[in-house]
Amino acid sequence: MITIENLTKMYGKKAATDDLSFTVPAGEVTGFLGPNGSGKSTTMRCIVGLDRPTKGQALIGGRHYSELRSPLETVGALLDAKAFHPARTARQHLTVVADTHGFPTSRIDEILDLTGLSHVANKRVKGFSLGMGQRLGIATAMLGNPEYLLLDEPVNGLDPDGVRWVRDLVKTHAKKGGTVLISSHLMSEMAMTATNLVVIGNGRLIASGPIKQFTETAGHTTVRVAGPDMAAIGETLSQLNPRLDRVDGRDTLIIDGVSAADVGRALHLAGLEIHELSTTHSSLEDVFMELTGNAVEFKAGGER
Ligand SMILES: Nc1ncnc2c1ncn2[C@@H]1O[C@H](COP(=O)(O)OP(=O)(O)OP(=O)(O)O)[C@@H](O)[C@H]1O
Repeated sequence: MITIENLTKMYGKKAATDDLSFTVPAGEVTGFLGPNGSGKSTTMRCIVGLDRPTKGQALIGGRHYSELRSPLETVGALLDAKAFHPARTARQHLTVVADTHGFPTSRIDEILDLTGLSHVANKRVKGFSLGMGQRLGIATAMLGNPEYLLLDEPVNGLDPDGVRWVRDLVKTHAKKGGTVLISSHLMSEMAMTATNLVVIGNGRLIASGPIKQFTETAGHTTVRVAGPDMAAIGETLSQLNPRLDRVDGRDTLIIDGVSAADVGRALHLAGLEIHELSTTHSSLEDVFMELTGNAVEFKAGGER
């Protein structure tokens, strides 16, 4: 488990994170979400000791990064996908890291293969595309076979095949008991990858918990109902919920804040025939916008 405790990081007078506390459980992929500049990278840098918290702490399995005996065998981080020596090949880059940390040479071929980089292993990094750079960053993070993975925008620049590959990779890692913290601006991707979420804004915690809690609660669910006698259906359902108000065309009703079970029961008791009864959950993007609406640092038109 990663534990963030009252983490505050000041850059001059600006608080990049502000008394931030949350946990990242083992065996899950935790999506780390927040608008631009909300403090995600700063938090990740504090976890791996690249930034020193002004107050509070970040612990990995109960220990500070600096206390880990073999850090790269415990935590793998992708924080800046371009942080490679441009004149080195992918293999040379991984060899330098493996040699400095005492990892066996055999692990280099293994990881090149795992990250789909075998065919460009001897190519200089300066000729790499953004996606290849991301793959090399992930390869570096995974070289020590760590239990904890911190990936900042890992799918940035990847093609659809690469995006799916990252998704499978982190899910497999979590399934084996690993701990994954992953940030992304692609909400649809996050919805398919993460099982747990941490949402921050302006350096503060907005919400955290299982992803289902965000999208499948009553407030984020709508029920759609249709039948031959819409007037009678509308009449019956208006008694059930005064918030019944949205009509999609003349043939369908969309109802907020009640379950499909309640709607079905009420219509059954009223003896009404129905042709459609379905539940739609809000998209993660809708929920994200709703949660972070007031915490957006940069808005179009210079609005703050
Ligand atoms: N080294 C630094 N010096 C000064 N300010 C910084 C530094 N690093 C980050 N900040 C500021 O701290 C705040 C949080 O930045 P951070 O990069 O952690 O956010 P983020 O959530 O990762 O953003 P993004 O989604 O755009 O990558 C921002 O206002 C940023 O400008």
